[in-house]
Amino acid sequence: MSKDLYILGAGGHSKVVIEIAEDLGYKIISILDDNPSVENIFQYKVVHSSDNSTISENVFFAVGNNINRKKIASRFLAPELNLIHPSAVVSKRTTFGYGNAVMAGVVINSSVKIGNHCIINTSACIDHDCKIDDFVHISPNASLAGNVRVMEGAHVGIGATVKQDITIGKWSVVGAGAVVINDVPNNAVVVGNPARLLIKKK
Ligand SMILES: CC(=O)SCCNC(=O)CCNC(=O)[C@H](O)C(C)(C)COP(=O)(O)OP(=O)(O)OC[C@H]1O[C@@H](n2cnc3c(N)ncnc32)[C@H](O)[C@@H]1OP(=O)(O)O
Repeated sequence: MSKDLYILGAGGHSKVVIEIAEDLGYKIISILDDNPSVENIFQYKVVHSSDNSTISENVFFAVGNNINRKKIASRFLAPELNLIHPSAVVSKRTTFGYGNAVMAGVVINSSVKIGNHCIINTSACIDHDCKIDDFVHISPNASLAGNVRVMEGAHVGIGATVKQDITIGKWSVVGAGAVVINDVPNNAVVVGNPARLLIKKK
């Protein structure tokens, strides 16, 4: 029996999330987004209302930006639901909170802990004992070695590599293709190989 689901967010990330939900047998009722310029995604109508009263609690936050995803999570109730693509290889000893999207081809090895509302994007690789806090985005083809900590709201860019035992600070960004061999402080942007500080936000 299919289960009803609303998708909150009508951008590119939402398209990928919708397809995972379809593959998992969910029945998508509608897409919710305040942006009036998007009327449909695929065959689904976009409802331009942020009124929580019209939707059930079966809503998944498909918003790519970590800060915006956190803002939305403070306004809507979310079910204890994770959307994990059937092709992802996830260790039986991985633990998840809720609201996480795990895309095609992801590998998550033993004893990883993943919080809430994270995006583990296409073909990312998260090795043993990593800890991924809430609202994190691990981009496509990024690789985390063992025992990496990624703190709240951080974004690991596409194709980045993070050495074992490293901590990526809160709301920091690891640039596309970076190779991180030292801890990254909170609110920083690092780029390059080896990764160097580009910006330190206050
Ligand atoms: C399915 C999906 O699409 S998921 C999304 C995947 N996307 C990503 O992973 C993107 C990650 N973002 C990046 O890599 C960005 O370039 C950032 C966040 C690191 C920097 O962005 P901005 O702050 O806008 O920096 P900006 O583009 O102005 O560049 C500033 C400088 O850093 C350099 N730079 C920017 N990004 C990188 C990078 N990834 N690697 C090396 N150098 C970089 C630029 O060349 C520039 O150098 P210069 O001052 O010598 O000219």
